[in-house]
Amino acid sequence: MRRGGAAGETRMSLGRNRSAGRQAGGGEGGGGRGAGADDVTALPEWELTDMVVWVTGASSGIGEELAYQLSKLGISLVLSARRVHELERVKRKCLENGNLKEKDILILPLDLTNRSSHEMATKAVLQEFGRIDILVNNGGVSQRALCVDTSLDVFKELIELNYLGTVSLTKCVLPHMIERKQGKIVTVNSMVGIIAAPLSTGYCASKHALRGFFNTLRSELATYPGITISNICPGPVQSNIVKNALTEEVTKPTGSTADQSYKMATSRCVQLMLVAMANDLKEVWISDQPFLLMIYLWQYMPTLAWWLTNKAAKRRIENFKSGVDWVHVSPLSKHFHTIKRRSPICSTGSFDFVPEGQFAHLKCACVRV
Ligand SMILES: NC(=O)c1ccc[n+]([C@@H]2O[C@H](COP(=O)([O-])OP(=O)(O)OC[C@H]3O[C@@H](n4cnc5c(N)ncnc54)[C@H](O)[C@@H]3O)[C@@H](O)[C@H]2O)c1
Repeated sequence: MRRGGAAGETRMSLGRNRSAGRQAGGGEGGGGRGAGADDVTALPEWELTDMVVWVTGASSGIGEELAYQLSKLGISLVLSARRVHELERVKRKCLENGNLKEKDILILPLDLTNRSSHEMATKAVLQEFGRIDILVNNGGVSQRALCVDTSLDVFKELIELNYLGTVSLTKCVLPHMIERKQGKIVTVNSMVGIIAAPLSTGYCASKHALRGFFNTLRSELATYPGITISNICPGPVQSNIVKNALTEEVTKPTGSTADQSYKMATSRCVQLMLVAMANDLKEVWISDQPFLLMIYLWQYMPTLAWWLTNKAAKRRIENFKSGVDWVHVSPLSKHFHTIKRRSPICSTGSFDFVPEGQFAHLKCACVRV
């Protein structure tokens, strides 16, 4: 996070007035504040401190890193996933490296597919901390298999876990937020919640469903401007997502330890997520090129996007059958990097971050993060 300069100072004054910042974020979802660069960015260390944050899928990857970065902010943290010993490991690291005390972190084992346990889990958080300011719906599983080879149970599991599990937990937390007229519901969706990705028909469907659900929920909550909904859509990020991805059968994860060097560092993704959370951004695209460009094409030039996706899909499926997990990244991607650095692509309707280039686009307002 960079500070200093006029922009940094203006943001500091906005950030210090936390309630004003939240009101603005609630009323306009952050996006409507697009008057200029200086008044759109609130830093996580100003906006999120003192909050009670519940993170699902906190035992690995993005959720684990989120726990580490949040633990430096002085918050109360609830860590959920299925494996208690992994959560204990994450908690220990939070205590070693963060600013939290033992009493600030609650380990709450939770299986997203066990929906009948979600009400009790919500009560346990409220009993411990008295409120839930932020629910981060992060837990999820991906998929690597051709549709034609995949058992229907896999599709069912992906919907049960990624979609219904998330909806169920959100429904448990929502009445509490409505009662308080405030709260943030942050969902780690994916760029494949917007675009198509071969070998992931069930995963794509679950993430598209989540996007539709939360965009619609936001509209239902229009009378509660203090409750905000953020859809975070990352591209490829370093984590265990591919290793844990389901294949043709539910009982058969890929177990892949493939090279992840082309993916965005987990810490960078989470850093940008925190900025999105602090600013109540409705939708955030977090990705390196050329993946970010693909989201733009799907959004603004779908015919070209479909053509390119079909072309890439052939290569991707060939690679997959020969044991390579990712699509051949064209030498053109170097060119995209150059374009990105010199002239970051701008969006009018949605929010995105251009990683590496140190710019964030918040509804056309370009700010440093
Ligand atoms: N890594 C990426 O490239 C990427 C890109 C876009 C979106 N995402 C999304 O990010 C989120 C986190 O994934 P990740 O990349 O950190 O992967 P990961 O496999 O490292 O972590 C997934 C987390 O979800 C938890 N989880 C899985 N099944 C669960 C269940 N039934 N109940 C409760 N928790 C469960 C796991 O225990 C783990 O903590 C997922 O929703 C994923 O779809 C990841």
